[in-house]
Amino acid sequence: MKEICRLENIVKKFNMGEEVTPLYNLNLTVNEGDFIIIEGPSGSGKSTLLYLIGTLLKADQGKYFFEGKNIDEYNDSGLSNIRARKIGFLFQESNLIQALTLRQNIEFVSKEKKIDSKELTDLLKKLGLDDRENFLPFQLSGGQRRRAGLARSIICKPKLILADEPTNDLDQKWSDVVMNLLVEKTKENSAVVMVTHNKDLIKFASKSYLLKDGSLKNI
Ligand SMILES: Nc1ncnc2c1ncn2[C@@H]1O[C@H](COP(=O)(O)OP(=O)(O)OP(=O)(O)O)[C@@H](O)[C@H]1O
Repeated sequence: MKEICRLENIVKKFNMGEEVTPLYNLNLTVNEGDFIIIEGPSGSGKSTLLYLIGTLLKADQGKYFFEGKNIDEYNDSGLSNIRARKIGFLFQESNLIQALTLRQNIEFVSKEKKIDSKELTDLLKKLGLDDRENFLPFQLSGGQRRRAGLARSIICKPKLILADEPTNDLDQKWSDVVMNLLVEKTKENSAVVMVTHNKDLIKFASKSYLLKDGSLKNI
């Protein structure tokens, strides 16, 4: 399977008075078709790792290759381009624009790529949002906002989907719908890297790791 991205011996430190090193000599390769789930306790560095893979943070040491090219070779606009065209972000805060309806939020984010209106309608139906598409974000429940965030992150068919606890706020039924939708994406040559502290979700993964002492251990 074709490689999408690769992290080699990544070290990431923060220094806010006291130094913390959430990632230390971390290695990870993500290939097309992978569904990678990374589990770890609170504060172990899971979100930091996703930010790094999403090129929103830079490592202090180590190398990061995206589609074979070292990301140090990209300037800021090159990195924004990768984020906009290749990566779907499904983070804790859905950050929907309050003045736009649910559907407009999704269309707005995808404005650079023409999205198929019927495909969006079908996706909203799958996610149980078809009767909410004209609602403003504040008129949606937490779980509906999270599902809207998912629709927005996958509608443009990103190569890589980064998901931070995508099933939070969801009951069992919607949690299964969301996980199965992510599995479906991996069958279309995309990959998913998801972080969670919910061990029950590991069954959906093709590869799973525990983030411990800064690096990934096979589960
Ligand atoms: N911008 C930052 N500045 C300083 N320290 C940070 C920053 N971001 C994260 N940290 C620290 O890095 C460590 C890892 O945080 P991170 O959010 O990656 O953990 P996590 O595993 O995602 O936790 P949770 O499951 O609670 O969301 C924590 O000790 C945190 O305080």
